Amino acid sequence: MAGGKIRKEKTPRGSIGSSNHYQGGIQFHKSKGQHILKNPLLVDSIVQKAGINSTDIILEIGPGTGNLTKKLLEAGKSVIAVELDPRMVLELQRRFQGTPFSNRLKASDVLKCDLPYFDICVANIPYQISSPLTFKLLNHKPSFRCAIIMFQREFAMRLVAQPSDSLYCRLSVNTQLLARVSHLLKVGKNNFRPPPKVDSSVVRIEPRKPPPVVNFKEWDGLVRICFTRKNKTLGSIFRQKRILSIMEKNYKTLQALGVPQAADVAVDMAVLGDSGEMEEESEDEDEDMDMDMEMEDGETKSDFKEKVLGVLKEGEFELKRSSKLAQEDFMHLLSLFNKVGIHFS
Ligand SMILES: C[S@@+](CC[C@H](N)C(=O)[O-])C[C@H]1O[C@@H](n2cnc3c(N)ncnc32)[C@H](O)[C@@H]1O
Repeated sequence: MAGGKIRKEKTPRGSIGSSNHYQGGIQFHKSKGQHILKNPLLVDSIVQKAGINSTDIILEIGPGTGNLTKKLLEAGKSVIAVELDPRMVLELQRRFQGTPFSNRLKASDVLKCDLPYFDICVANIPYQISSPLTFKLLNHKPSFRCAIIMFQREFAMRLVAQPSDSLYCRLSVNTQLLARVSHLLKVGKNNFRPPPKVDSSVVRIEPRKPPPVVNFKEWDGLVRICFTRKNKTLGSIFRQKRILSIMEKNYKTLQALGVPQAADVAVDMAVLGDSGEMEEESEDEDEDMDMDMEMEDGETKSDFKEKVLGVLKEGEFELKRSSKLAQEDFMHLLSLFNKVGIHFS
C-alpha cells in the first residue's frame, strides 16, 4: 500500500490550542465533523498527490476555514466549494474577498444539493457522511477524473480491502465495482484542530470508464444478501427462510409483471435489515448460532428453494464464503441467478 505517514505537528507557541477549539473566533462543532487541517505540510502533500492540472475545475466539500481551499486555488483553474455551516461560509467570504472563488461558494448540505461539473474532487470531509457522499460522487454524471478524500482510517481500509482481508465487506465490493480505489496517505489525529478520536487516511477514487454494465441496485441487492454473514457459506445464507421468502416474493412479482429484467421494478430488498448504509455485518457468534437453528427449523422445501440451490450448485458457490469472493465471482453469481429469472432489486 502506498503512502508515508504525516506525523504530529507541534502547536505553534502562542496560537490557540486544540482544547478550546476556536479559530478566528469560530467554535468548531464536532457534530458537523469540524476538524480543521492545521498542518501546512500535510495540506501541501494532499494537493501534490491529487495530481491537479492547471486547467482543472476542482470540487471541494466542506472547505471549513479554507486552509485546503487556498492551496487548491493555486493549483487548479477554479474551485467550487460546498459548505454546510453559514459561519464557515462567512469566514471564507472574508478570507477570499474579491477573488472569483467567493462567487463559487455554495452554502448547502452536499448530500442535498445538485453537484456541478468538476474534473477532480479534493476534500477533508465530515466522516459521518463518508458512505452516502462516496456513492453520490460515484453516481455523478458526467463522471469526474478522480476524488482525493480524507476518510476515517477504518472506512478507508474497508474501501480498499481485497478478498480475504479482514475488513473486506459490502462497501469494498460496491465501491470497487464502480471505481479503482487506492490508499495514498496515513494521517495522524494531531494534524487536525480539534483532533478527532480516530486516525485518518487519504484515498484516491477513480471512477471506472466506461462504467460497469450492471444494474447497481440489483448488484447491491445480491451483495447485501451475501454479506449478511460474510464468513458463512453462501449455501447456508441462501437456505435461510427469511432470505428465500423475500427473494421468492420478488421473483413472483417479476413473473407476474412479465418483466425479464429487474431494472424498472422496485421491490424493497431493504426488508433484509439494512438502511442502505455501508455498515458491517454482525460477527456475533451467538447470533450466528441462532441463525443456524432458525435455518434448520425454518427451511422451506419449495421449488423456489431448489431453484436457488441449483444456481449455487451450478456455479460451485454452495461452500464458498463472501469474505473470499472477488468482483468476478459476484458478477458470475448474479448472471446465474438472472439466467433463471431471479433478480435482486
Ligand atoms: C473536517 S472539516 C474540514 C474543513 C477544511 N476543509 C479543512 O480541511 O481544514 C469538514 C467541513 O465540512 C463541513 N460540513 C459538514 N457537513 C457538511 C455537509 N453535509 N455538506 C457540506 N459541508 C459539510 C463542516 O462544516 C466543516 O467545515
